[in-house]
Amino acid sequence: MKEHDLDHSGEENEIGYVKVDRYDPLKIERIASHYSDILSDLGEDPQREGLLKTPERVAKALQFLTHGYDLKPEEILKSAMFKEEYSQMVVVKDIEVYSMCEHHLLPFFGKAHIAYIPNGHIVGLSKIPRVVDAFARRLQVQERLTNEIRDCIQSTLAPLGVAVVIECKHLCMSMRGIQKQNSVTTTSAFTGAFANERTRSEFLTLITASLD
Ligand SMILES: Nc1nc2c(ncn2[C@@H]2O[C@H](COP(=O)(O)OP(=O)(O)OP(=O)(O)O)[C@@H](O)[C@H]2O)c(=O)[nH]1
Ligand SMILES: [Zn+2]
Repeated sequence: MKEHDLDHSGEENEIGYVKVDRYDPLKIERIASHYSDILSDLGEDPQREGLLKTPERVAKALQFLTHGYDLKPEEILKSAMFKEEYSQMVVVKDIEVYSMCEHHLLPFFGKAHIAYIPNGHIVGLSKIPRVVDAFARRLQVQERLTNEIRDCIQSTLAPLGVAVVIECKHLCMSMRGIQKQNSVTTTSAFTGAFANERTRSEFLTLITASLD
């Protein structure tokens, strides 16, 4: 994330797809004050040296971890769509995902693999991970995250098909609760041409293939 994407000005940034209003000092102060109470409720002393700035740090961290609410994923894609007669599958794989489980406010993280088959337009490659981030940096469940990415690419780029596979570890399942350290959750969502078994299978082969 570049500095200008999260400035404090409240203005849209230079490419116009980020409307920032979350690094608002009043909000930081309010969230921080809640965290000061939470620290006390946890039996800690919010006045001890190591914790003095913790409520504010947590407030800022949370705002960063949810800054996707300020992003407009459709605009991100629209900002770099190009006419091109390329009609093979385009796959961007191993995109890091960091999101927050909406049930426990704990992280889930892993990788997203995305493909589309152009229908007259391609999109700037970096915009695909940007769309992933725009939806991931919110309170999420993995299934909704998967569908939102699929729907955004399908409705904005209008390709012949979109495929999204996401594989994540959920800290709410490893650090607490059922405490399964190695379980990975895989979700997928497809449109159009990916209903075809051969197309889907080409995608799955490409995302498991290694360049090494
Ligand atoms: N489907 C889905 N479930 C999720 C996701 N993230 C967390 N969960 C689950 O949300 C569920 C919430 O269930 P509850 O029984 O209300 O919460 P809980 O008592 O904390 O459940 P445990 O985690 O089983 O201790 C849990 O089963 C979590 O594993 C997600 O992305 N998708
Ligand atoms: Zn959870």
